[in-house]
Amino acid sequence: MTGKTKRVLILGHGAMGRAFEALLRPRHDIAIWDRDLQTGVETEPLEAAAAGREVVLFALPTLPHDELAGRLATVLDGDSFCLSIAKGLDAQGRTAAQVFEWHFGTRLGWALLYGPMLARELQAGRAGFAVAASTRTHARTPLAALFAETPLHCDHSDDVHGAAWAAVLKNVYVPLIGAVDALELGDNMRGFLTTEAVREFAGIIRAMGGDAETAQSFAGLGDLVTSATGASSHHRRIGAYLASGRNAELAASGVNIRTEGLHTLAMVRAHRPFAWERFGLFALVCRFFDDPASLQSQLHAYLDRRFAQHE
Ligand SMILES: NC(=O)c1ccc[n+]([C@@H]2O[C@H](COP(=O)([O-])OP(=O)(O)OC[C@H]3O[C@@H](n4cnc5c(N)ncnc54)[C@H](O)[C@@H]3O)[C@@H](O)[C@H]2O)c1
Repeated sequence: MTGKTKRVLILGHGAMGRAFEALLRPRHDIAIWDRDLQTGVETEPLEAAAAGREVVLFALPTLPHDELAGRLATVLDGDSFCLSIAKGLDAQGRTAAQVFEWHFGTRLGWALLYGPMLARELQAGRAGFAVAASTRTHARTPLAALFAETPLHCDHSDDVHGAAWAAVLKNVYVPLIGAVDALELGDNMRGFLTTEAVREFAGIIRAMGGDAETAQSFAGLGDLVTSATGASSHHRRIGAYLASGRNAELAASGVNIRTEGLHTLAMVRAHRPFAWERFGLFALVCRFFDDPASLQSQLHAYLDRRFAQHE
């Protein structure tokens, strides 16, 4: 992948697909591929759409990554580069990084892009910030070239698994912050839980073979604070509605309760990529979704356990 203008294929034309189209179209040759989710009909066969494309950007959920990466692995050549911004887990409990590693290994270039980069802000030309994580250090040049002269600012990292798990975990903890804010438990409590969440990110990332420091990066702390404090955050609103028993409002809001955060909890419980019971706040969020009314008593129990260690 050389030269300034890249031939880019964007997979998915939802919020992020459109945002990246707006971001990249001024400098690059952009094509779009998507699928009608009702009929399964593709805009054109993926294999044909990918022909001659230097960059393939996965701007869709993690669930279809396995199928799409498997198809692309047979048609892309070694100079091509796949990039994902998907934050959930797939049906086998894998991150986008694990799916790419499985299908592309060292044969194709691949990277993950995570951090405060809300679609509507990118679409409006406002700044975004991300960790571009790739196992190949020589991937940094083409990644930097892709986003040069755009308002998306990237740090580079080789911690693909740390960045992917940080991004996945963010959507687990944000509903909790939304919930404690809805219950008006205070700014102090929000600050405490945010700190605790980042501490757990580090432990889980380490358990998954990543670098604990990635918890503090744009993919971890940066994205967590952005979603936990952003008024429009989908995951924050779900937590708020559930904690305050506004189930009818939740149903009427159009907010999809089957979000990536909830799906992640289900996949982690089903596939046990790490011993989730060892992470007290993660276990608390699981119980909160099982029984939202129990949140306050669970928080008391968490604080008792947490600070008993120091007394
Ligand atoms: N919206 C944001 O601000 C934002 C920011 C950063 C990362 N992300 C992540 O980006 C990913 C996509 O989010 P979005 O907001 O663009 O979602 P979206 O719902 O707006 O769009 C999803 C797109 O994926 C396509 N798609 C879904 N399932 C598919 C399948 N099985 N096969 C083929 N295509 C499929 C849909 O047709 C649609 O074009 C998510 O993992 C999300 O966490 C979103």
